[in-house]
Amino acid sequence: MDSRSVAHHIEDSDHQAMAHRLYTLVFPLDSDNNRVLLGLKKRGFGCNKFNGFGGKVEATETIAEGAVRELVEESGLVATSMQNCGLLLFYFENDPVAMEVHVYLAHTYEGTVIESDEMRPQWFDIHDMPFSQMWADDSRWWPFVLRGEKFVGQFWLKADQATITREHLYAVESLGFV
Ligand SMILES: CNc1ncnc2c1ncn2[C@@H]1O[C@H](COP(=O)(O)OP(=O)(O)OP(=O)(O)O)[C@@H](O)[C@H]1O
Repeated sequence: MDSRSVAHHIEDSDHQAMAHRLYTLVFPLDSDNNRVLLGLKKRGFGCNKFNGFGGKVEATETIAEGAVRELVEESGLVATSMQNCGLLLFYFENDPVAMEVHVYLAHTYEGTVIESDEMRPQWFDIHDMPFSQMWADDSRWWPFVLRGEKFVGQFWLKADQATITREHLYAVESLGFV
């Protein structure tokens, strides 16, 4: 078990024992214009979906360091302030390893948005997200972001990666255990 995993803080004994692989997911916000930067994934897992920027946390870095690194690799932006806003746990049918995704909002950043091999960035109105081209869970928890609430979400998905068979989503006062 990765010592950085926070899964043991989630009260769900069935799944606490599972191995969790750590990921980050960062959403750069342009608050003045009510916009968020998403990227169209050009290859690999989640190909052709819009999402925030992120990926696997490497063994040598903290989760927050991984978030900053993936953001710059995939969008060109260097985050100068980030806020941890959510924790997502994904359990795919027939996969013994759960995905543990640490979600961040980047309120300030430097640099210029660039397209990478992996992502094509595009700004969207925060109230008009392209949910039909995003992961099925995104439309469930994005309202928490809009309300400024921190959240924990557990989603069980079929092997088709599209069908949610069970979910447990709730607001939390703090993600201080992260
Ligand atoms: C199931 N519902 C989901 N809803 C919202 N976001 C999801 C997600 N499932 C995966 N994600 C995100 O997708 C990225 C995958 O990262 P992924 O490309 O696999 O990682 P990384 O860039 O390290 O991979 P390479 O091995 O270098 O290609 C990563 O941000 C992860 O949080």
